[in-house]
Amino acid sequence: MTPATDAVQADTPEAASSAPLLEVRDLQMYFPVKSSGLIRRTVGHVQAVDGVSFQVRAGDSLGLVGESGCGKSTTGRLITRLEKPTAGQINFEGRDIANLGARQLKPLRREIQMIFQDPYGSLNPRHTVGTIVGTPLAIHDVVPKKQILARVQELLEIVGLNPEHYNRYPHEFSGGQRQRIGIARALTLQPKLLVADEPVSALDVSIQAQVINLLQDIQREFNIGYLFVAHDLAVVRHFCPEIAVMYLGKIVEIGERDRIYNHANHPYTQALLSAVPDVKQAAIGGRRERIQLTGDVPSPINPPSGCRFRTRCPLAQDICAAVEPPLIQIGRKHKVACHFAGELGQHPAEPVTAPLLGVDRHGERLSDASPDADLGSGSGYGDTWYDFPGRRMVRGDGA
Ligand SMILES: Nc1ncnc2c1ncn2[C@@H]1O[C@H](COP(=O)(O)OP(=O)(O)OP(=O)(O)O)[C@@H](O)[C@H]1O
Repeated sequence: MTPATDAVQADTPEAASSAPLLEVRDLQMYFPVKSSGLIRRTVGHVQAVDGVSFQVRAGDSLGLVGESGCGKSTTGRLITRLEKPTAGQINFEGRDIANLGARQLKPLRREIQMIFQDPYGSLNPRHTVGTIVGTPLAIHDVVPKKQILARVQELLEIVGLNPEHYNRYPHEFSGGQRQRIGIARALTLQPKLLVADEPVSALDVSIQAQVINLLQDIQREFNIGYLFVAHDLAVVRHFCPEIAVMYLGKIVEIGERDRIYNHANHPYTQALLSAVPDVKQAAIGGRRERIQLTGDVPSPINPPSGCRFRTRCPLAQDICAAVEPPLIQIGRKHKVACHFAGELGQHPAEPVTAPLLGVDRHGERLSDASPDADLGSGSGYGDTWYDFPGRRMVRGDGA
């Protein structure tokens, strides 16, 4: 296998587009695990988020998907700075907010808001809707006290609730309406970025579409950037032009919606997709074959060596235990972290990453090899990438 080096410029308007609203680089969150007993020593770490990088542009949406426990919510909580990361950068409008203290964070709380999964649990049942939505306005001194009610009513109207219901309590609303209250509260301070953590999974399917449409309308009207956390690929499909798939604390595949849904290269993404009902295929009487993943998700306290997915991967070989696959750009807006990256049914027999990493097919370092230093593992997309025509690793202009 000969790695070619002819780099090709993407030459698209996007390549030269503006700076991202949010840029996350090598984000890491290790929660300490303490021993029991009197002296509680740290005996290990839950590697909840481990080296995650991505970008969100103003008015754009990135969907973050993966099974329960893969670190999606923790990523959202780090970005909203409800938690402080162990390492990494969270650049919001060009400024790293990863290590800011409470006082420095206060003005930022206006700009980055979160919508939670459980619309009831996240609203104080003893407070009226007026208080719930209006309190941030008072705390941040956004409008004079006398105007708070009018602003609350305006917000209730924006989210499709009756403005006259400001005096009611959360339990007097349905699940969908309560989520609208949560959205109104998140909008109160006119944020630039909304982290929506499974915002519709607790709702009836019939209501889900309404809330998604509302989030979309609001995005268009206020040009808000979204990080949309969901555990399955069906929900984010209609909402997010870009999707990142996480497994055990790492992004294993990220790319434009079409690349992820129609040209997924990672076996984990392919397995998740096989569980998503496919309308087109159903229309022609076919069904996507379901890929069953064997075994459980391993513990993030002691994740597998090399590729974290290898213990459940149907493609795994020696190299997967020996070397961690880097997140490599394989298309204009598409990256994947797999030694055997390829579309479903077309995975190569030899590890496509080996020549780039300077290792043999078992992952043993080759003394005379010159590994490629630039594997495009930054937060965005480069204007060159790797293509695999005929399973050869070349840098090229494949779509
Ligand atoms: N405060 C904490 N202390 C210790 N471990 C934690 C803490 N918060 C999360 N974790 C662990 O970090 C890992 C990632 O959790 P996280 O909630 O981010 O995953 P998730 O993908 O959002 O899952 P879910 O969809 O179930 O919320 C899990 O193993 C979880 O148990």
